[in-house]
Amino acid sequence: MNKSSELFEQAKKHIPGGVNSPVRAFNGVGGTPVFFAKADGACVYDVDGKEYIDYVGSWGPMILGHNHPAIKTAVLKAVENGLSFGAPTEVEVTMADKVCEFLPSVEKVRMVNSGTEATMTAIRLARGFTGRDKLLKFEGCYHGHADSLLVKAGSGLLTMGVPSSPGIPADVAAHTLTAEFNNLDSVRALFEAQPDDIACIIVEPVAGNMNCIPPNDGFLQGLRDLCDEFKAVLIFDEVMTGFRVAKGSCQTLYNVKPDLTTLGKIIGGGMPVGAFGGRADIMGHLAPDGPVYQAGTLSGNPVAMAAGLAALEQLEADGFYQELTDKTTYLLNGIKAQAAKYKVAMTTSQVGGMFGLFFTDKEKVQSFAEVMTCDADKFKRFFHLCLEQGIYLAPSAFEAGFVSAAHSYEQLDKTIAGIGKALEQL
Ligand SMILES: Cc1ncc(COP(=O)(O)O)c(C=O)c1O
Ligand SMILES: N[C@H](C=O)CCC(=O)O
Repeated sequence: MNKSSELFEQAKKHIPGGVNSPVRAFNGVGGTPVFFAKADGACVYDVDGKEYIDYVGSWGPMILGHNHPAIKTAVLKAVENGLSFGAPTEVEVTMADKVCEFLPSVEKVRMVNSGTEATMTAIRLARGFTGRDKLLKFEGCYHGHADSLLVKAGSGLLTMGVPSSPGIPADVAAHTLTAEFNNLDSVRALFEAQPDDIACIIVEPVAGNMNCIPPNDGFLQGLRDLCDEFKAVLIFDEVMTGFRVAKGSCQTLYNVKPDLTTLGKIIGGGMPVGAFGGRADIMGHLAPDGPVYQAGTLSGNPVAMAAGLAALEQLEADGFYQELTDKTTYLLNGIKAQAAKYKVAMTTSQVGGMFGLFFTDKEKVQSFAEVMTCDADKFKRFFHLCLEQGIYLAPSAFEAGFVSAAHSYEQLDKTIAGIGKALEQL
């Protein structure tokens, strides 16, 4: 037994499933989870001292790599002044200005502590603003674990094979309508069946919780048009894609303006942060300006804000996103060449520094139904072979992968070679 397995046994005694978030338990790939002791740059190190090149990046936040000096310095400086005040601070104001500068659709923004809080509140706000109850989401998209969003959801729910969670009252779930990602007809049909009832559409503009599926041409604009036609609020859940695919996120990359945007991950620089923002008239309905209530003891925490702000400042460097995109393309081209060499049916997807790997002979995977036709068993074997090669991928076939600015071409070459060995043994 290595130290990770020992710790997992010990963890199961007092932590449900031995983990504090389900996908970490490795149920999606079998075996026992790796426990990490430290991380630096593009690498994570387990408690037994093994080094892995990391493509999880703490599920997205680590776009600069682990332990980035600018973030570390900002956090240490903030800690000197106290951990939390529960009162307004200057750094929150700077953060709000920065978010509005990066995201042209965001006129006002409220900081929270997680992506879940951000999406949960954005939906409450959309309901309060429109006076309607129903929300429309897409099968296989994940927006955190608020009750009304755990319906046909992706990520850990797909990994566990329970796309809708027990514990949610049927009359709550009844307000959640689900459509097919990349299928505008399925959205129109729901609007036409109940034209005055749908408060909002919430969508991952690039779906990253059923592997990685970019939107087809016109899909996001089509959602914008349908929301305008039926007077519903369009929410882009950019918790994963926010500052990941471009400085201006999906909304600038695809040139579609949502009414509200939810953020998380990168905006906290590795600390627990989320945010939601958008049109000033909608945000004006939020307490204390308006009646829609939301609050948080640690919201806008000064240490978390300092970390997030330091991260966002790094993203302003000239050529940052081009370089990240180029590295990701290089990695995927290398992987595809290895798959061809070893005659493994595999396809990839990419948007900026975000990517997907699919075991399928399809050229492109565009929908939840197509994701479900991919070979999940092959992924499980592949995952463990990669782990042996010192490559840490997400322990599930339903998660996107992430490249960071800290990944060197030497590390990418090492990854390509390691993946080649894994594919050869598959
Ligand atoms: C697109 C998306 N929305 C919302 C969430 C929820 O964020 P959190 O895990 O910070 O609650 C996640 C990730 O978990 C996500 O990927
Ligand atoms: N897919 C999830 C977030 O993006 C993974 C994080 C988790 O569930 O622990």
